Amino acid sequence: MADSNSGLKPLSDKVIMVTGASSGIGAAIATRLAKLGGKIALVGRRESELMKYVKQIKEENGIGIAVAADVTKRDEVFEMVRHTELSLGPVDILVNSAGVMYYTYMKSLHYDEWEQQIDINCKGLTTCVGAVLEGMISRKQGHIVNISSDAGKRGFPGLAVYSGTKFYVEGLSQALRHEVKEYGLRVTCIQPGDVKTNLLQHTTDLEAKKEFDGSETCKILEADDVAKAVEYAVLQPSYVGVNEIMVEPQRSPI
Ligand SMILES: NC(=O)C1=CN([C@@H]2O[C@H](COP(=O)(O)OP(=O)(O)OC[C@H]3O[C@@H](n4cnc5c(N)ncnc54)[C@H](OP(=O)(O)O)[C@@H]3O)[C@@H](O)[C@H]2O)C=CC1
Ligand SMILES: N[C@@H](C=O)C(=O)O
Repeated sequence: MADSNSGLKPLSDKVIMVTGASSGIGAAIATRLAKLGGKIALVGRRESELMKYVKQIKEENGIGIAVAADVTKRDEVFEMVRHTELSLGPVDILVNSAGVMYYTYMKSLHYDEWEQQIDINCKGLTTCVGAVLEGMISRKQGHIVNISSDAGKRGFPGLAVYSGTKFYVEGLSQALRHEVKEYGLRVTCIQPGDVKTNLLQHTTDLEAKKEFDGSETCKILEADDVAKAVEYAVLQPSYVGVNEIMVEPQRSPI
């Protein structure tokens, strides 16, 4: 980390890859960490959306590139890391924010939506971790930040498969943390409650959404509230592991 007297920003020696950066929480994390000097690779499938945030970062004199990739495709994930490392340097921090959520009753049997959540939230995240792990271990430094959910700590009715995917993220992160501690790597899980983003837009089981979605009953979080938690985790000195941060609307704790 740059010291406060050097004039450098605190993340100016860091290359940071943020998946899910074309929208919501990922976009807020990318723009916040860019202001702290991080060189950001913004990843998502919609390049035009990524470019809006790259433009914003550049207008604020930051460094950002758009890397179009689908995290469910292993070849695209490897290429996204290769391209980032050629353009910006080795990845120091990976933030896994790409994800989808569908409210649905299990009895509605929305197999395609179940599979998409598992493919993106579990398999996609795992592939992204795999793609940077070898490099981080060989350099003996790195930080993986997984955007989990409070649904990774408690099963939410109407979100059974989604909750399952986030319990997976928690389990993987906990085990990985032990495996990589001897190499100096850190693994953080951020567990947000409801945040104002596009996440809810994809739900098709409107009966389940009506019954279980409580996001209109109180003031929910802004994406930047979650980005601030990520900032806290990545700015700690290397001997400090911020393993979990749960950040929820004050009126709806789990
Ligand atoms: N909003 C909330 O209340 C909460 C959200 N979370 C978690 O935060 C994360 C971000 O969600 P949020 O910002 O709210 O939702 P958004 O819908 O705003 O953002 C989702 C992001 O994921 C990306 N994405 C989806 N599928 C893929 C894919 N196959 N490959 C690459 N990128 C993909 C999208 O990009 P593109 O479409 O361009 O590919 C988009 O950038 C998720 O993991 C979610 O589970 C956790 C707790 C609460
Ligand atoms: N707050 C969570 C579930 O309701 C989430 O959106 O991940």
